[in-house]
Amino acid sequence: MSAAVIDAGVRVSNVSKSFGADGSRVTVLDDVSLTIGMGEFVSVIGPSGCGKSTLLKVVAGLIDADGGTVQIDGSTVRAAAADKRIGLVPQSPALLPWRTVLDNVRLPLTVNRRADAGRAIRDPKELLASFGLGHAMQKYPGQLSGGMQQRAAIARAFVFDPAIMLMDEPFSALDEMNRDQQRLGLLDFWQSNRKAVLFVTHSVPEAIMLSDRIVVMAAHPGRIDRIIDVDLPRPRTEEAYASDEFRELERVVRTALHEVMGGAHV
Ligand SMILES: Nc1ncnc2c1ncn2[C@@H]1O[C@H](COP(=O)(O)OP(=O)(O)OP(=O)(O)O)[C@@H](O)[C@H]1O
Repeated sequence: MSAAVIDAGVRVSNVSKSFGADGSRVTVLDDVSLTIGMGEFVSVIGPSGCGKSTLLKVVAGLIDADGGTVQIDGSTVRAAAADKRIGLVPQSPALLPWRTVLDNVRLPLTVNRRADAGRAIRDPKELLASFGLGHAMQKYPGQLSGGMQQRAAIARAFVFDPAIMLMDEPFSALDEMNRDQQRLGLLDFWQSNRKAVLFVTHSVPEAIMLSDRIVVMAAHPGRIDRIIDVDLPRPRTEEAYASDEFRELERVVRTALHEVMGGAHV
């Protein structure tokens, strides 16, 4: 087996990060190590302020760790980012209101003209169709519902066909029904476009439905408390919610959260 295959995916090794001036420094990530295999979906859950977004930003290369390393497919985050191998979906869709939905999804190709030379890119129209937005391509973001806007933002993140997709609570602004619909849409797309995914969420059912593994973080300092395997069969559909295995996993994850939050109700 070649080294490239062994190193495929994301490898976070002993990452630490603190914020604040000397004397009032807060350790937000304390010796965090995690791997995400190629095509593996990993969710991160934990109390507010435990460092979930900070971990995602370190993996995205948006902030530097104080210690430790992150490797993407065996290379540095900087190299992977320059090669557009990292896709990022933020909490809010951040679409440009004066551009059509199609032009928003095309935007990464326009602003990174050099990056698409010699590498696979996805057809923005096909991506939008896969996310059920084929009819909305010529509309402006303001004419779309919140869920549709977020789907457009997800489609945009797939334009460079990245090896790794980072998502920071992409559905948190949506109401529960809409949220469930978007989550099932993402699941459907991902099941036929397997990427390594790091997905931050506060929702236990969402984490279970989507993930192969759930990383439970604890706060003060932010660290990985435990990792829970989700061995529900794939492909999953909404029927999985009703299974005994799903309910048992819900109990396991809620118990873990209850413990890391020192007994608080979750
Ligand atoms: N740039 C920064 N400067 C100073 N402190 C920061 C910075 N970014 C994050 N923090 C602090 O680091 C801690 C972890 O923040 P982070 O956003 O990673 O947590 P989180 O687990 O994603 O929280 P939430 O679930 O509420 O979104 C918080 O106490 C936050 O105030």
